[in-house]
Amino acid sequence: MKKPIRVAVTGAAGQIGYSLLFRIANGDLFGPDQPVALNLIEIEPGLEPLKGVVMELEDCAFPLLKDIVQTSDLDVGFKDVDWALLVGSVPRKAGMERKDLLDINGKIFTGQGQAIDRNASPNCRTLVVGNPCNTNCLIAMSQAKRIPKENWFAMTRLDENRAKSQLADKAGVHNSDVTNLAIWGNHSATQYPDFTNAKINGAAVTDKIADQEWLQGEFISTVQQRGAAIIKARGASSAASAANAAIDTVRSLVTPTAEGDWHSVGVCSDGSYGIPEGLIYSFPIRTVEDGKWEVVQGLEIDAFSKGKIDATTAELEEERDAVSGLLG
Ligand SMILES: NC(=O)c1ccc[n+]([C@@H]2O[C@H](COP(=O)([O-])OP(=O)(O)OC[C@H]3O[C@@H](n4cnc5c(N)ncnc54)[C@H](O)[C@@H]3O)[C@@H](O)[C@H]2O)c1
Ligand SMILES: O=C(O)C[C@H](O)C(=O)O
Repeated sequence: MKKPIRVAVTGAAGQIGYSLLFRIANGDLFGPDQPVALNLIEIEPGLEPLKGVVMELEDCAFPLLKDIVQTSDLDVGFKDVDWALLVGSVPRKAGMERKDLLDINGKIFTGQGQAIDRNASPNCRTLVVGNPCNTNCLIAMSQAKRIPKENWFAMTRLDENRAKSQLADKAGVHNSDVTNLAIWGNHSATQYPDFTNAKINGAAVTDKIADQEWLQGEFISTVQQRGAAIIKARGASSAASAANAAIDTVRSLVTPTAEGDWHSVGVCSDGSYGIPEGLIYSFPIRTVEDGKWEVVQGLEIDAFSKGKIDATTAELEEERDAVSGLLG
């Protein structure tokens, strides 16, 4: 019998947690032959609702779920974990930008980074979902010097999935026909969903969608503003689609990427494409094997793309400077 993979989830009693936990317990991250254990972390007021979520997990009788820990103690919560999914934090309300949450949420990630450093398995991988996720990931990573920098990720997969759906809808194809869609930069209104290198059924998107004005305008702004549009319509931020994107991200990081394709996730920049080293930046990423990934090199960045990439880089530099007091 395989040893369970231990996954910590913060904010486990929240909206995203409610969609995420059941899918992890069902085997959606690591497949049908891999047992899992869940370390569920909440702040004190979240522990009572968390009890109810755990009762429901028990009532599912998931064959792969071998252990559940419920705690508000970070040292208990991150003990020996192989993956940490940092969701717990405050979502924005209508009218806010995600970076307006830095003051409220940023400090959560100093303590969590330190607790991961003290307790997690030496090769623990962390995916930050809580917003603003790139800079929160930077904060946590900076506090956890024992854990390799390659093991820190911020979620931009929801943006990739959104962009693929928009392109598929415009071209009248299925979303699975859209590949090679990179999100560059920040999970924010400056992110750049790169249609210039994306493909539809193997052909350039620009060969399939002739409307350049739409690609350069409405397409990009729809993806950039999709989170805000959902908050406006639902009265709460995206949850099931965010949980789904977290599952997609982890699966894409533990499974070799299909030949010629790539996926989007924020990683610690190594200077590729002139992006300042050390920023948590979304790039086109190829997973070589479980635990080994690389930034796709040599993509053509035209003048239009360069302008967009520069804008999101500048925003991430501003965010980094704003949290300098939280960096270890
Ligand atoms: N990166 C993305 O694509 C993406 C997508 C959707 C949402 N988000 C972000 O995810 C976060 C969570 O969203 P949600 O809808 O689940 O919010 P929510 O308010 O429903 O749940 C958040 C949970 O986190 C808990 N929490 C707060 N501080 C905590 C801490 N210090 N430690 C542990 N738990 C803590 C709360 O008690 C709550 O149960 C928000 O910041 C939201 O903006 C990111
Ligand atoms: O937009 C938000 O604040 C939530 C999330 O980041 C999203 O993209 O849906």
